[in-house]
Amino acid sequence: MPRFAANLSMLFTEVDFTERFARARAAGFEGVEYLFPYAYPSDLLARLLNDNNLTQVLFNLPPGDWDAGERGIACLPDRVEEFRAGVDQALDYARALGCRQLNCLAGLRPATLDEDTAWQTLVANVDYAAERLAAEGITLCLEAINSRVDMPGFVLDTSGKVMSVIEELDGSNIRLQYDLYHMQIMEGDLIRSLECLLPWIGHIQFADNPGRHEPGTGEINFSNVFAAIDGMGYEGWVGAEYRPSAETSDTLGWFDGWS
Ligand SMILES: O=C(O)C(=O)[C@@H](O)CO
Ligand SMILES: [Mg+2]
Repeated sequence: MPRFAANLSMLFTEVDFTERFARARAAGFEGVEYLFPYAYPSDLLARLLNDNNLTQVLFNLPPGDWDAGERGIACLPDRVEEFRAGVDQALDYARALGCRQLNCLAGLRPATLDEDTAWQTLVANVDYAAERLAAEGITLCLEAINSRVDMPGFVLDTSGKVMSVIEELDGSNIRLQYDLYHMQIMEGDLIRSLECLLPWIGHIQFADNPGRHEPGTGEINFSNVFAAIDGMGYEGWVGAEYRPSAETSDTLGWFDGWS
């Protein structure tokens, strides 16, 4: 049965961030993920996980200046030092939170940066991060994010591009983060793709499309997709990363039967 995690950057935003852990547990989740832990002391987050008997499933490496629109710095040649410092910071949090997977955001390619340099920088940074994480038994995820609607210019916008990085590096702890929402926009054919890519998938996330709301608000047949994920023996977590169209507790109908 898929193990579902609540994404606390998107779910339960009716309450303060630190209160969302208890809400997630009360709703039946056993794991949580969120964008970034860095605004909070790691001991506070560790206590919230422990008090609510929750697993920290995933968070992202530092992304650069998120509020200014940056979406990762891994492809930027003039930010390599900052990227490496971010790996240190993320590892400190991962140790404190017992988190076994970190996601590396590739970043947006500026018009002034040529594709080849962006790609070589990305591959070198991923190689560095994967090696650092491997020493601690942690997996590095690379998420493919749609460049049609949400992140124009995002360097890794297809599962094929993520697979190219994985193949180029041959890193045993590098995995694809397969977000059903982004992949529905860019590629479709979700169940067949999941089956083909399964050995390389480290983490799955979902939202319906269009709108990025809860299952049932768009075009994806989630009963079938979740049943397929269950049937193919996927052993990782599945993160509910959607914008609730109503009070979060009123959007959890999809969870019935899986919790
Ligand atoms: O936007 C998404 O999709 C995400 O998963 C963010 O957490 C960025 O990785
Ligand atoms: Mg995602």
